[in-house]
Amino acid sequence: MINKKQIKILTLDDEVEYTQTLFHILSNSGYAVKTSNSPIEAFEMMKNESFDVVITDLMMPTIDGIQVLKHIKEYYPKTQVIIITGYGTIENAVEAIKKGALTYFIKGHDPENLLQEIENIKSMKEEGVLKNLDNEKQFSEVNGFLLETKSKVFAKTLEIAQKAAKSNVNILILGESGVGKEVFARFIHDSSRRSSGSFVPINCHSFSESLLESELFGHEKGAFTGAAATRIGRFETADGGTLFLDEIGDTSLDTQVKLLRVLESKSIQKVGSNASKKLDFRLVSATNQNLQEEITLGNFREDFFYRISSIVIRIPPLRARKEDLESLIAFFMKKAQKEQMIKISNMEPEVKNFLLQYDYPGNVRELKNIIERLVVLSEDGVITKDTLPICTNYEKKLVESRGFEIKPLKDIRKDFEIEYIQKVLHACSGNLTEAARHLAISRRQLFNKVSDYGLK
Ligand SMILES: Nc1ncnc2c1ncn2[C@@H]1O[C@H](COP(=O)(O)OP(=O)(O)OP(=O)(O)O)[C@@H](O)[C@H]1O
Repeated sequence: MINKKQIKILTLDDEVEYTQTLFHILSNSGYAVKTSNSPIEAFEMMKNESFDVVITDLMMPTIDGIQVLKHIKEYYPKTQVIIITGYGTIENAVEAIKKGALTYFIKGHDPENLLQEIENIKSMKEEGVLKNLDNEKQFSEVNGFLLETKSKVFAKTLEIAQKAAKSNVNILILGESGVGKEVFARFIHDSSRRSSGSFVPINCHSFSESLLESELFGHEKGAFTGAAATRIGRFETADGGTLFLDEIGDTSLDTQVKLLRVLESKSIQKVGSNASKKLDFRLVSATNQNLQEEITLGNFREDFFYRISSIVIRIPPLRARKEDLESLIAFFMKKAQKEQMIKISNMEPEVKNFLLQYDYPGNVRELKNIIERLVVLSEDGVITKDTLPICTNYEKKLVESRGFEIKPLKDIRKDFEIEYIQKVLHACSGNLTEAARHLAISRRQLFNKVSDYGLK
């Protein structure tokens, strides 16, 4: 049974009072309601939050209700639209229904009718009548991330993560930068018994040693200059949930000792306090460093390493799961279009080839960034190959990732010829006659090539 609070409604009208009236009617009936007085603002809100219903006025100055409806049907097909109209514009409202609005409501009529429509949407959702629309979503997203895979190695990694999530042990996630270590940490939290608690991420690299400790442990008022008030640390915020320490390889040996003590005693003392507090959190850490090597170099404590790594999850780089590129490209394309409010109708084949061939040293993050830029640079809904160099330095990257440059055969022949003639000339101490004899061409022909190619 869905409760009314789970039905999220956005009301949009350029008349502030009318949105307020609707806000009171709907929120007093128990629904979760937000309001907006401009379509642009409403579009921004929809990017960050999904709504079950948008109730929009038909007549608005710059962007009218029909345009709002079109936008919603294109980018948020799951959202139902109810059109608000005055008597004079009922015909337009009927037109809106033909274009996909669920129904219309006439201003000034008994709000009970509107509430009944929303109640209908709630029941449709309960009965799964709207499920087909839900299924229009192409991807099985987990909290906005794409975790479906065709890659055996990635599927295995996900399986380990899921199993590890069910346990209560500390987990260490390894992998190159941008592979999705934080995405995995969140996935583990969401799949665990702790999912109703907080997921608290902290990047150890972003803080100096003393700031990191104060950030993690919190401090008492007056514990040090500037500590004007008592502050709760991240350990405490993560109580009952998951603490994610990113770039754990960047913590100092001193901090490692303090963290180890917390993990062993399962309690903390705020900076400036003698009282200790028992805590219950799971630690997920991540790094792109080779911690074994850091242990050998004396930069990482072995006892700490064993404490944080009861289970180690290694996320493969993107180049090791190229079978997922197609769906990741489509996923980020869809996301970028929604975020940039740009509709892409075509992508030139060269762009697609590049996206499928490139090796992505920056992993998923790099793929996501490239696609965002391609969408922004598109012209009239088309992503052309001209935009690739601007956004990726693409020829160079392609050559680097492939290990060689693809050129027309005649250019390759020429490159080879230049290199070879140079070698032969060198071997013959620059004597043209002798070199020509070895190359089985006339002295005249060799002379022409030397001057054409600018050889000495
Ligand atoms: N499976 C995925 N689905 C959608 N987006 C993803 C996925 N994996 C990674 N990303 C995106 O790629 C970017 C990098 O991911 P994340 O920060 O988790 O990587 P990381 O390995 O922790 O990187 P770093 O080592 O730099 O901290 C983020 O913007 C994230 O949203």
